[in-house]
Amino acid sequence: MATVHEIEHTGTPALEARNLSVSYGGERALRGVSLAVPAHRVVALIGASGSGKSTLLRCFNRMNDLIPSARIEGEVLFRGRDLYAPDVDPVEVRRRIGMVFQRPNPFPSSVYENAAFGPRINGVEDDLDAVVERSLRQAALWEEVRERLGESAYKLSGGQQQRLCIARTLAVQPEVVLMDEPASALDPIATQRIEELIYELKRDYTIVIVTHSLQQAARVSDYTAFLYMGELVEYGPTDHIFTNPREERTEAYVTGRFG
Ligand SMILES: Nc1ncnc2c1ncn2[C@@H]1O[C@H](COP(=O)(O)OP(=O)(O)OP(=O)(O)O)[C@@H](O)[C@H]1O
Repeated sequence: MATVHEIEHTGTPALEARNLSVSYGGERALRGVSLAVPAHRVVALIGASGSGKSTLLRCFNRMNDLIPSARIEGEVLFRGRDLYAPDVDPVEVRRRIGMVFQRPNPFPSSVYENAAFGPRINGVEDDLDAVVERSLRQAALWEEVRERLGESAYKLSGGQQQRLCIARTLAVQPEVVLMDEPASALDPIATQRIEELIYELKRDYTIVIVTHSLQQAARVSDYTAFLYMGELVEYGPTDHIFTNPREERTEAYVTGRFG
């Protein structure tokens, strides 16, 4: 299995799981996963349904804290610091490590208020218009909504709503964006826009994306992790994983022989 040493060295990883295991009510969902996410890179998590991709993603911003039956062993480091240390505030963790979900879930308010929500609760009032514009621009949505900022977010298309959710996440200036199948509810054109956006965003952010689409993983990610029944089978540069995997199980999955 690839370790942190086989991933390019760009200083302290943005995120790192060390011997991470998770169980839900005694059922193991992740077993001893170790994986480092370099800063300003896109890491894709692939694997069959139930292999633990979302569980791993949720460990990266302590979303599993919200699931009462979840138990976590091992370590998760954010820029080298233990994310689960007693003095770490999970709310601050989720600001710095944002998350975008499978289905667009804008708030029932205007486009503007969706993008302004996070900054407002963080006490930003003065430059709010500029913050909203910046995050909508970063999410490649500004040109489409600049005349519609007061309209309900629900009037946007599904793809626009998902970019609005990305803008809402970016508005609080996170360092990492976690994406759980962010395009699976979208049509091919909206999907392509999200993929282009991911490519743009890695200049400023570190991204971890769960995807069922192997083509998507191959298109957007620098590194790919293949999980199988809660274990990390193989992790490495995406082109190696897809063209020259070391493990037979990886090869079987990426060539569609099982899945
Ligand atoms: N909230 C939960 N409570 C109990 N068990 C859970 C919970 N979430 C996940 N699991 C279990 O943990 C295992 C891993 O699930 P997880 O959702 O992480 O896999 P996944 O690879 O993301 O799957 P999918 O591709 O279907 O989303 C599965 O057996 C699942 O049933």
